[in-house]
Amino acid sequence: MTFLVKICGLRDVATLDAALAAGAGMVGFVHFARSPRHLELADAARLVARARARGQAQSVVLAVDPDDATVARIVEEVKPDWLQLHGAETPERVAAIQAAHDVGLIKAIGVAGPEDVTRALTYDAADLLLLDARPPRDATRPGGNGVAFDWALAGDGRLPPFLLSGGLHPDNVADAIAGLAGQASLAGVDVSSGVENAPGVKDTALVGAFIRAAVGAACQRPSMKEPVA
Ligand SMILES: O=C(O)c1ccccc1N[C@@H]1O[C@H](COP(=O)(O)O)[C@@H](O)[C@H]1O
Repeated sequence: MTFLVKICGLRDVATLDAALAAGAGMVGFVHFARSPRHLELADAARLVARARARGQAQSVVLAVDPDDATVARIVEEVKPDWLQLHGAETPERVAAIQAAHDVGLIKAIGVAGPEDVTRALTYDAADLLLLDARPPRDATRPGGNGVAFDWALAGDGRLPPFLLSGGLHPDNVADAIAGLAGQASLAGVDVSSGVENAPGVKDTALVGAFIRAAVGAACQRPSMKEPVA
């Protein structure tokens, strides 16, 4: 089993190349107009193609409650390995997208309490879950807020494979991974704000530090024979 380190919200070639050079196993591109990381689909397509040409990282396009036409454009024009659904998509909506398209589906779940973890269990059609903090009341977007949740909630042994996300950064990611040492379903970690020096502006030194810290902690996991970022 590999351990995934996902760097999300990349917006240009320089930061994509830096994330790949540092060993990212997943690279994410945001298509959500209210985000400082927003990319038009043509720009996302160029970056997805560049990542694929390197052959090392899986690519993810993040969308929030996309309609059918937007999902189709993402799948057919951008061609990512994964579509991350980061809105209020229901289990039925995720199942419908799964039935209609040949793309891996990540469903993001905002977590504030154990009831949210129980809700996550209803998303059978998702190939991978992503646990993020529930956004603060005054937030203008459902994720990418740099806010953490109580990681112990992710220790619920019923969870299928998931990425841990929300408020991670180079100085806390090792603790987050170590705290879930007994959780075999932890498939990797995901970061956006924690490797930026301003909203939407990635800091390549922080990207490298995050990946090193995550891979180092993943190496200590009992289930890891061959950790890969
Ligand atoms: O990054 C955004 O702007 C964004 C917008 C809408 C939904 C999700 C978004 N980001 C994702 O949220 C998680 C956690 O991010 P952070 O590390 O706490 O900033 C991650 O998957 C981001 O890509």
